[in-house]
Amino acid sequence: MKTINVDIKDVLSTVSRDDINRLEGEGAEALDKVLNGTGAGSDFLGWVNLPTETTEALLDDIIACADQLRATCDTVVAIGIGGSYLGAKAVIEALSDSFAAYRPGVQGEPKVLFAGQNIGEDYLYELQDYLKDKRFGIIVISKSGTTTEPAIAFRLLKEQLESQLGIEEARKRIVAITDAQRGALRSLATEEGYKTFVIADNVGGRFSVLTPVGLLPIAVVGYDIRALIDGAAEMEKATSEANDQNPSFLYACTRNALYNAGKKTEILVNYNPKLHYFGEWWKQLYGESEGKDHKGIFPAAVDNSTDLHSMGQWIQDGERTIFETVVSVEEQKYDKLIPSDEANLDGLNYIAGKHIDEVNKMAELGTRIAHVDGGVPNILITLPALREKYLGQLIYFFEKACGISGYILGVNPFNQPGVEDYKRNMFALLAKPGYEKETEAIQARLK
Ligand SMILES: O=P(O)(O)OC[C@H]1O[C@](O)(CO)[C@@H](O)[C@@H]1O
Repeated sequence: MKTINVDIKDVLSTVSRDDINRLEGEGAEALDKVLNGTGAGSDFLGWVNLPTETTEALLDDIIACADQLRATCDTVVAIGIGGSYLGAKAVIEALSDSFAAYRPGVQGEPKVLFAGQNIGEDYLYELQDYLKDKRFGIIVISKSGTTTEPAIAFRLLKEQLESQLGIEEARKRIVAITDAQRGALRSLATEEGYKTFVIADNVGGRFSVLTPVGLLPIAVVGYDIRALIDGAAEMEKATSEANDQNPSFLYACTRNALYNAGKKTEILVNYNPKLHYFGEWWKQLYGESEGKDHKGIFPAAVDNSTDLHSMGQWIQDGERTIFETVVSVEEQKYDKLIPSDEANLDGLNYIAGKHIDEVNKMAELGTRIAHVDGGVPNILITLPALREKYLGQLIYFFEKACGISGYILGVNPFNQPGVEDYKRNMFALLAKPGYEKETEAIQARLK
């Protein structure tokens, strides 16, 4: 079975095997909390057995719904923010042609666009303008059903779809994914009679990519969600014991040893532009899970070799408080060789006949050596290829490691109390009903 691999040898000049091994006791307790629900936030462990417990019936239902949207729409807008957006975006980007957005739409292969992940007036204006002559559908995703950004986008696009198609037809092209009972989106979906999928209470947004939240948009583009779940199920099985053969356990113990050694920022590094959004998904997963009680590794991400020409200087030579986790993709989908040129005016003939990826891999290896020599420890994660199964493995690997790592750190990895503060201020500033006292207080501060 081909699988992802974690290699920690390039951290050992910063932390020793003993430093890592010393965390294995805490790591074993942390894994036990994740597996047996004995730690803080244990109401949110529904993701742990999700891959092996996902039913064929649910996958059939998601695929049937996706097929329905594929048959009736040339564009599907997935509305959501944070965990209700980033997982689907990450997987779709990883699997898609880099220029898919610029290719003409093909019947039965709708383009999936995203909205509700920002409050950009121009973004929404331009999206609506683009959709004017499109046969579009909507997947609206919000676990709480009350998040402002997706609610605004949905209000606009629902109105547009209804005016383009009529209310009855529009209802057939809207799918809502939300809580089983609670929230404004659940009430609205019931009232309008939309097709719905449920986000289980015990699965937090940032752990929800392997639920309909991620699976439906991914299936709409035509990717194999069964293979994604199969890969995750393989990793679920491979991460159940507290030893170094468990890649999540190894990664969680290693990154905590590095944190204890003063490495406060982790940079997720890719050498494949298709993994940009995987970095964004990972940042939410680790940032919301670990950044609390004034602790936690700061999760950052770079896309190399692009960012070697911008952030590379800082990483090589700046403050030595960082480490890197490199996600390296072994096999590429296509072959492309560097041509020979008789005049050789650009001096590139020394690499003529080589695969582009061979050059990329040397950039990767050269950078890893330089960064390790420069005092930046590296964890190396190898992914056999950008395919559904391996992405499923990678997703689950990071989720399991995140639960273990958060418990080793000593925080509740499954809440996010800090994100409420900006919302309270925003609601106060917008004079939302129910926030009268906060409105008064914040206005007084601004005088
Ligand atoms: O799915 P919802 O409830 O709209 O939440 C979206 C995102 O907002 C947050 O709750 C933060 O505000 C994230 O944890 C979550 O992924």
